Amino acid sequence: MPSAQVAVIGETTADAKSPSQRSEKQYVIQMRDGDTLEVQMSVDGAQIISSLSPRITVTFHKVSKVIDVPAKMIDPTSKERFIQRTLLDQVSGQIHPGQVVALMGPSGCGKTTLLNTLAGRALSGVTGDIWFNNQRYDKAMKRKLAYVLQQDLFFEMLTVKQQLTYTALLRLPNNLSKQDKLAQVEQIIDQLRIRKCANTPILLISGGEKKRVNIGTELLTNPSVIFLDEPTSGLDSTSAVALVEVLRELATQGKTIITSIHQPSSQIFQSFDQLILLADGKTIYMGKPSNALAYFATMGHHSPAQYNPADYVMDLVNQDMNIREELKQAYLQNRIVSNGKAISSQSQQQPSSVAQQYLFPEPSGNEADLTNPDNVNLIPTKKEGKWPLSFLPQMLILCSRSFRLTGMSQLTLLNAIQALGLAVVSGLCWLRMDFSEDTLSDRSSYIFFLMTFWPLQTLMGGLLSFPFERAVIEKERASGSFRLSAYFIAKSLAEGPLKLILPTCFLIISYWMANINPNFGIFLAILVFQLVAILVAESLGLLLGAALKNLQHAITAATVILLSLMLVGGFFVKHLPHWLGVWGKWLSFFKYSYDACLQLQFKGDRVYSCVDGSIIASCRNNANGTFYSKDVLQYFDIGIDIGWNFLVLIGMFIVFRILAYMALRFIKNHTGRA
Ligand SMILES: Nc1ncnc2c1ncn2[C@@H]1O[C@H](COP(=O)(O)OP(=O)(O)OP(=O)(O)O)[C@@H](O)[C@H]1O
Repeated sequence: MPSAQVAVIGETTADAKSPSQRSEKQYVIQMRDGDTLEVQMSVDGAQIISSLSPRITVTFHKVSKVIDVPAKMIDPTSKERFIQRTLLDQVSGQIHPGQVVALMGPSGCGKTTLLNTLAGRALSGVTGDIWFNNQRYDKAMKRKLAYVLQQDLFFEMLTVKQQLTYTALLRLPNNLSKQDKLAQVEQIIDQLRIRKCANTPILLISGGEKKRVNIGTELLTNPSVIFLDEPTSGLDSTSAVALVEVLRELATQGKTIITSIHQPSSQIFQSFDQLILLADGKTIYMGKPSNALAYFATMGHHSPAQYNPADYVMDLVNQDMNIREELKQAYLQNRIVSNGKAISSQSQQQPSSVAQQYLFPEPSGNEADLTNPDNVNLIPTKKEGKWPLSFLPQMLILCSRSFRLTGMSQLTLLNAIQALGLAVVSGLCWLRMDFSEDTLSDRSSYIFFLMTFWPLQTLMGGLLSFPFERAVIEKERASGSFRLSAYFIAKSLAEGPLKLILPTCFLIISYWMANINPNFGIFLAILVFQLVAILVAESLGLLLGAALKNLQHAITAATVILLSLMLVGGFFVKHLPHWLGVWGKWLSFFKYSYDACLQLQFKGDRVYSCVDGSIIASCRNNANGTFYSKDVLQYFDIGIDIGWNFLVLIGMFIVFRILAYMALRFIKNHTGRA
């Protein structure tokens, strides 16, 4: 498919050098196959978008990272608790706007750690200096930096366009109109050449397209610096070349691009402006990719002719430890430090050896090394605020996304068949029970079934919700998209009603088929209890899912807790041992909904007929007698009345939700990796 045409109206910013020149920008109308798009960027919008991306030079000086690793992970026989491990050792460098820089090295050499550190993520144990222009990293710069993770994490049921639209609505600033945000989505779709799959669910698109959507999601905010962690992994060579071309295009717009990469083709390798080669957390080469072979040749390591230089470099560093040590030592001896002026290959100290001429100088750590090409303050003022949007709009957008996602996952044909099929089957099992003594236990078992089946089902749904969603949310939060509280409230508000639709349909069918209590008010009250029990169970599921990050642990904990709560809930065992019954049954949310619904079912003066007196004492020797439904409650061991049951359930719902939120907020990724 031909890529979109671009019609330029007025001046563009592609070659603008300063903010004042940039603000003269008119606007660019994207055109597709000869038609103008429906959504066009306004002049004001284009200016706002352009102002989001000042040119930034990234300078890092003697950056190290040391972590405490549990000693047993390294040596099972160790008596120590922790062993210190150096992941980065005094790495320095400077990357300018317009450059695409490759980070290479063997697996585990520290590429991701360096990217994370430069991007301001997982900073514990980090020492050294990092500057963006002439300012040190500050959380408030987050929105100027984009990080494209190695994994493509999305809500995969959304289409490409929906994914980009939600991100644009959430992350672009408040002063940009909705129309301009949508226009920005259109521009990114064209820029990354994903128009063809724009309306396809992400689930169905190819790996290369997914990677471009991943990059596009980060580009929406027009960031100044883009970090990419192995963007070409899993791509075929054509897609990899196309992707690197996109990076090059972005660099020509003045962005600073730093990407880790595993085994680039020769063409890709040569296209980088700078290569930083790491081994065991140390730099072993920093210079032009085209000079790398010449540099290693000065140490006697000659590449065979016709060999991909990237492959040779990787083979060299992957060889035995001794060669790696030799290369580390050689770099320490050869490295040159900037003479305090802006660093470029021309401004280095005079190389004193042949090897040195191939290296870029390291920054000296002096302020004189630092630049600020657009003379901008990268830390937003208080007025600009910490978040792109205030709480309410964040919540409404997240609500709409949750509603869409839950609708797609819950209201499926399969779920509808399951709910309606089971409603009919249970209606048939308890079909048209008459009001007599011998249906009493069937009536209570219907209520128990009602109060366990749906809560169990939703609890498991809640449990699985965070393990899958958390990674996406953590990624979005790491780029400062929204408050966790806005997400959590939105999720609760949007998902609740949708999750209650099928249980409501189930009750409508089975309740009347079973002939539970013909009073419509009672039906509504039982429905309310069923729905509240479902919400309590879902909250418990969310809590377990948020607190226990290992899914297997969470499922095991849920099974044990649920079965225990069911056993002490009053249906299976009426006479619990005193020590267990005293507190155990009061913890069971099954008990509250079951007790309340039993009371509702037998409420009033409905006349029941006696059978053999095995349950109701007044029926003994009075087979033709009758009794009132309220007499039945003496037989069941009812704890507290309906109102209190309701309040306890609401209390449990609130407590579980708050705990789930706290678990999500405070239980961090225990691997310690960003
Ligand atoms: N939290 C952590 N605990 C223990 N070890 C860690 C932790 N984070 C990173 N490491 C170790 O630090 C080293 C560098 O990891 P990093 O992910 O940066 O390597 P990498 O070069 O990106 O590797 P790859 O190319 O395989 O992705 C690895 O040996 C890794 O096992």
